[in-house]
Formats: sequence, structure tokens, C-alpha cells
Amino acid sequence: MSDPEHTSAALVVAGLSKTYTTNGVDHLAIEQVDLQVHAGEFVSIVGPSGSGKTTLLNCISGLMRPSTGEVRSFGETIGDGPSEDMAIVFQDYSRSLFPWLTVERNIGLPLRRTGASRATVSSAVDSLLAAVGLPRSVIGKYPWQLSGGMQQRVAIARALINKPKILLMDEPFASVDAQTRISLEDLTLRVWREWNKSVLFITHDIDEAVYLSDRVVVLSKGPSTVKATVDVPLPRDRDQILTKQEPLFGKLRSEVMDLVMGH
Ligand SMILES: Nc1ncnc2c1ncn2[C@@H]1O[C@H](COP(=O)(O)OP(=O)(O)OP(=O)(O)O)[C@@H](O)[C@H]1O
Repeated sequence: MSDPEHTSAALVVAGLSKTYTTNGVDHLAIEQVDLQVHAGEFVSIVGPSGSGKTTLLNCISGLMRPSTGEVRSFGETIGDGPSEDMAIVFQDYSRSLFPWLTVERNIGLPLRRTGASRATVSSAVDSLLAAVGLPRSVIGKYPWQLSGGMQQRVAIARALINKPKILLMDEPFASVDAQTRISLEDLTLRVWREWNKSVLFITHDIDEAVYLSDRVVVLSKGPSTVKATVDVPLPRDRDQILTKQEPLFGKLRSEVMDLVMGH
């Protein structure tokens, strides 16, 4: 792992396996997964239900210790506990936001924990609200006073506040309606480009993976390994209607679907 590509990659996952042991019984969830995310790249992971996507993301983020293998971010090995280079956006925004804190305090919390001044936190919250398309009038509201889509925007703002280099997103839009999902996908692309992030995005939705990504990593059924990686050479900027009408989009979607369905 000493070649220049590995040290400059945003994320290198090498030989990662995870075995859960329940009541003395071992269950191999993921087996020898290798993957990379280059700096500035948008990579999605798709795979059948229960294939180990969340387990993989938890191991990558440092929330869970892998059984074997290692994860490196910009040349640094990820140890126990979440890395400062990474932030996670979960599917369940209602559980990731604190209901007893206002929007302002939810977004500002990770920065306040670093000891930043009140003025610094307040100005960071203001610019993040604008970045995620929320009006300033929401700062005094509580999460439960907002729609699901707005809560997920708050969660994205909070993920960005400590300027992580890598955003890990675990089916972030699976719980919102189709219309909201479309606008959150485009928000994610805007944040990725304007804030110069590397993104690893887990989704069940093959159209979403192809629409957003530079590459799609397809996991096999459990115990999951990397079955294939599909490059997505669709031009940026993407457009929800025009991109999805392109013949190449349909071809890539069929290719990924065949891989996921195991044809
Ligand atoms: N804490 C745990 N203890 C024991 N087994 C677990 C645990 N978490 C997950 N598993 C098992 O590991 C496998 C992978 O689960 P995981 O949730 O990572 O898959 P997934 O691809 O994210 O699933 P889904 O697509 O349904 O969200 C499954 O067989 C699951 O039952």
C-alpha cells in the first residue's frame, strides 16, 4: 500500500472482511472487499438486500472494527472510532438529529464540540443553511417541526460543518418521497462539486447510483464481495430528465441491474 495512488486516494479498502458472532455462531457478512475512492470521486455501492452494504460502511467509517483488512484515507490508516476526515449521513434522519435541539444547535454541534466560538459556529451554520437550500427562518425550529426532506438537509449540513474530505452516505434518501429524493440527489451533486468532496454513497436504487456516480461498485449476495465495478462515463453536469433519456444511461442501468439480479 505504499504506491502513490494508494497514498493519494481518498479511501482505500483492502481485504476487508467482517464476521458477526451471535450466541457463539459466526456469520461472515463481508469477505475480502477491496475498493478505492479517488480524491474528488463520486462512487456508489449497490447490492442485494442484506449483502452487507451497511456493515461495509460502518467498517470504513471506523464505527465498527473489521475482522480482517484495513481502511486508509489519504494515506492514513483508519483506527477505532470515526475519522475526522469523514462524515456520515444516515437514512434515518429522525434518529440522527437530536429532537431536543434546534436546527441551529443540531447543525452546529460538531463544531461546538471542537471549542469553536459562538460567532464562528453561527456564521458556519448560516453558510451551510444556504448551501443545503434551507431558509434562515428554520434555525429556531426543532427537527420534528420540519418535513422529512428538510430534516435530511439539516443532517447533510451537520455532516459538512467540520469540513470532512469524505462524505459517507448510507441510503440517505430511502425514506423520502420521489420528488424530494430528486431534489436531494441534485443537492448532493452540487455539494460534492462546490465543496470538493469525495463521496461514497450506498443505495438500493440502481437509477440513483448511475445518475449520481463516476463509478458503481456492485456487491454480491452475502457473504458479500465486490462482484464488479461499472464506470459511468456520462457527462457532468447531470440533469434528471436529459441524463436519464440518454441511451448510455439505459445501457448502464441494465448492466448494473443484471449484475445485482445475478443474471
Ligand atoms: N449486528 C449484527 N449482528 C449480527 N449480524 C448482523 C448484524 N448486522 C448485520 N448483520 C447481518 O450481516 C448481513 C449484512 O447486513 P447489512 O445490514 O450490512 O446488509 P445491507 O446490505 O446493508 O442490508 P439492506 O440492504 O437490507 O440495508 C446480514 O445477513 C445481517 O443479518
